[in-house]
Amino acid sequence: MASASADKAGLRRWLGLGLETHISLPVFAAILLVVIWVVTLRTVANDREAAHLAARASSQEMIDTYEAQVARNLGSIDQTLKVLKYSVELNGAAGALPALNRQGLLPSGLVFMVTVVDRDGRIVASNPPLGGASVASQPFFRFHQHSRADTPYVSQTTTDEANPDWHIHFSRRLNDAAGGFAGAVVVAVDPAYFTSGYERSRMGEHGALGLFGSDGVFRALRVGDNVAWGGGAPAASDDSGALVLSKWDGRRRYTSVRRLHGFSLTAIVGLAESEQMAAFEQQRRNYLWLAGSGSAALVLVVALVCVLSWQMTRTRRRIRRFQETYAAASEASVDAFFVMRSICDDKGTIVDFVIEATNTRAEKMSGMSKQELHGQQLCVVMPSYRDNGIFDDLVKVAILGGVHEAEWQSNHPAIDQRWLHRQVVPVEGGVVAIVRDITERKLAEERIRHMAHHDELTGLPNRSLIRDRLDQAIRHARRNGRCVAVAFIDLDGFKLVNDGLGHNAGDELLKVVGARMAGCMRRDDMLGRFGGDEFVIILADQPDDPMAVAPVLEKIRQAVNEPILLDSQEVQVGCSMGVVMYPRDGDDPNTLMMNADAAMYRAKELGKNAFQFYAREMNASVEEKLVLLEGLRNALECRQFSLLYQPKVDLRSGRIFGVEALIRWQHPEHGMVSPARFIALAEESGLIIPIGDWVLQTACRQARAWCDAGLPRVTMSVNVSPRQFEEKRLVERIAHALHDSGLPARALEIEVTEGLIMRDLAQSVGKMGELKAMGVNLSIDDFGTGYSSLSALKSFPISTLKIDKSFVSDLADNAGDQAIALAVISLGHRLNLRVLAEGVETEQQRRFLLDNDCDEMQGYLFSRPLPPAEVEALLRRQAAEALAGAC
Ligand SMILES: Nc1nc2c(ncn2[C@@H]2O[C@H](COP(=O)(O)O[C@H]3[C@@H](O)[C@H](n4cnc5c(=O)[nH]c(N)nc54)O[C@@H]3COP(=O)(O)O)[C@@H](O)[C@H]2O)c(=O)[nH]1
Repeated sequence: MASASADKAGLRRWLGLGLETHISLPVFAAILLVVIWVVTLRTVANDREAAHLAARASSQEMIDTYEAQVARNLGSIDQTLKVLKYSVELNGAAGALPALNRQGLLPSGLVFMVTVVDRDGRIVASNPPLGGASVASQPFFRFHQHSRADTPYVSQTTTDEANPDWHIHFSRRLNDAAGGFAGAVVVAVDPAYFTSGYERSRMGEHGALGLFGSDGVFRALRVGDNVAWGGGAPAASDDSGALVLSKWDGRRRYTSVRRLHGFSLTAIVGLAESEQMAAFEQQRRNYLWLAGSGSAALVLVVALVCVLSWQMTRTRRRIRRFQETYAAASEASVDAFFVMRSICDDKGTIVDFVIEATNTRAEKMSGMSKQELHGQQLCVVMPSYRDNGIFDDLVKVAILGGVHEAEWQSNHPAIDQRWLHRQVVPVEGGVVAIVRDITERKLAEERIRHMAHHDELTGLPNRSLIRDRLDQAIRHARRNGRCVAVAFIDLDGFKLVNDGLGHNAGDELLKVVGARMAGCMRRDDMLGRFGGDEFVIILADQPDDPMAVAPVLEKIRQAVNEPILLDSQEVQVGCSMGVVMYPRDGDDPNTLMMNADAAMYRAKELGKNAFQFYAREMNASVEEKLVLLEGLRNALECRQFSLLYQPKVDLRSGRIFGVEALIRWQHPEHGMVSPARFIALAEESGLIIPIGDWVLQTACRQARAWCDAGLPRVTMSVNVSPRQFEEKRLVERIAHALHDSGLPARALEIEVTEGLIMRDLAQSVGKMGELKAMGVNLSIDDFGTGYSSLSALKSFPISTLKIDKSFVSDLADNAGDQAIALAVISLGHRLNLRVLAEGVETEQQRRFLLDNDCDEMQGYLFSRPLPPAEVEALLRRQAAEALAGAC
């Protein structure tokens, strides 16, 4: 099947090629040329044959005429010889001529020279008179002397003593009475006498006419005006007029010969081929010239037509290829093509466009097949184009030219609501519209725009959109004399969840909280996520009364406070809100946001989970933070840090077994600054690394100093913050501090918070393992505030759990805290860990802890954090007491 269709296609291709003018015309021209030349050559051949035959006929005719003429002449000569012979026989040699003269029978001496010769060869009489010359040596004389034949003798053309002019001897023998030789009668004739019949008009310049003897020697031969003799006769043997080469001049002649009766002479007529065929040759040249010039003209015309046709074919092919390429490209294109011709009214105004060509994409876009579309009027198929400006745009392009581009959202049923892009270009008599579906791009742009202005996690407006909206709200409020409330919200306890349960839980919490806050607001209000656990609320179009926004803020606070179930764990967060009002707290977005931030910090300071309206003096705390940070940078260098040591006591024996190193900062202007204020700042700025190093080294040196002073050995506990713990060289730094101070590793304890470990459990456990391997003790600080699972806890290489002081402070009255403390104690013991309660301030707390088997305690009840000297005193006293007890 495939090969059959391929054959058909091949045949079609060849037929197509055959029909191409530049191929068929040369073929036709070649045939025509062959015909022309066959006819021409045939005609020439025919004409040649005719001319040839005519020449031969002419030659034959002329030989007839010449023969008759010569026969007459020879007859006349022979008659003269006979008369003369008779007269000699009658009157004797001397009287013969006068007797003939008297009778008027003597021929004129001008034509014939008549001579009588005796047996000795002497001329005895002649006319004109010649004297007694001897002709005995002449061939005719010898012929007659020896031959008795009574036939005339014809000599060759000759001259002799008696007659110096060239002549031919015609002679007859004279016999005596006894029949012996008695001499001869001779008639000498000018050879030209026999060629006078030469007709120039018929024989031309090179015709030949003459006589030759049986010896083959010419007696007379006239060619043109020249008469000659001697030389060999041609080989012609009949009177057929055959074409024979004349030996004397090498010309070919139509030659006829005829033997003459009674004489051993042959008449010859030759018509020169060159002359006889001249007319034919001229005609042949004419024919050939006509055929040649006709052929050349034909070839030229055909060549021209072929070149033109070839160029047209090439152009057509190019156009076809272009059309095919265009069609293929347009078919493969993602764009729809509509080729449209303008329809004009009587005045030339474009009233519509008729669709002339489309591609497959156009079918999909219009919901109509190509056949249905072709020939349709645009505004009939798409009536809405008249009203939505598209028709006007097409008309503009068709009239004014140029390229028009635009995007629009379709309402055509086949592609309803899809975004389209059109490019309209003018073409001869109409326009081409290239239409592309850009819905995906539009959606992507929308997504990108949304992503650029929205928080990826919660989908809420982001920082930049918040600022824009705030700007808008301010401008609107400025125009309408209204106010704008802005609340800066920071979640309380978020860090704990994020650190404890991991980032995924933190993300989930942010989403839930975001959704809850959004649920408390009206449509015109705006909630955005500013970053981390910070949110911003913009309440536009407010009266000049801050308290008007209080209900919605309270509603938000309560919604946020609701417990949240994360990964089967229930958590609870609060929110601290700083609220500002435009224009009273600032008249631009920056000022408003900064002041809201300050108010939020004040809310935090005042116990968190509340909202706080901005007051001018709040900005001081922000400034103070900056001042603190500046001071912190110099604090190490300026030796403004010191360490206090808070004793850790065995609950049962009351003995000090360790101390916790707690940093203090003596600020030159602000006095003693609590680590609760600057540790977070040091964390944020990265200064915690050098500060932490200093703490480690100082604490290790102090512990070693106490050892060296002979005091009872105590474990030195050092707090390590998250950033410190995550720093790559932590283990190396601790090893370095131990090595520098000479403190044994077992005398050092590192306190890490539960949240810190949970940030990256695997890495934390690995690092703790390394420290444990060095011999360093590890304890978990603030236990109970984080979210360690029991299985995770099991993998920690720790020795102590520290119950956070927030559970200890209300231990006496709060059953929940009691339950937590008891659970931690029980858990610790089950894991073979010691349990230390921190923040023990009252005897009641101590008693509860002791009664419930807690191992160790730390708190103001026993001692506040102390300078080294006071710890030393305590240790000495304890040693002394121990000694006294022992004694
Ligand atoms: N990374 C480091 N963190 C440090 C370092 N030094 C201190 N800190 C951390 O700063 C926070 C505040 O510390 P501080 O103001 O020193 O408070 C400690 C004690 O003074 C306080 N405490 C002790 N007993 C009581 C008490 O009975 N009642 C009460 N209200 N407070 C008490 O508790 C703080 C010790 O807590 P903890 O570390 O959890 O044991 C604090 O978080 C320090 O950890 C440092 O060098 N590096």
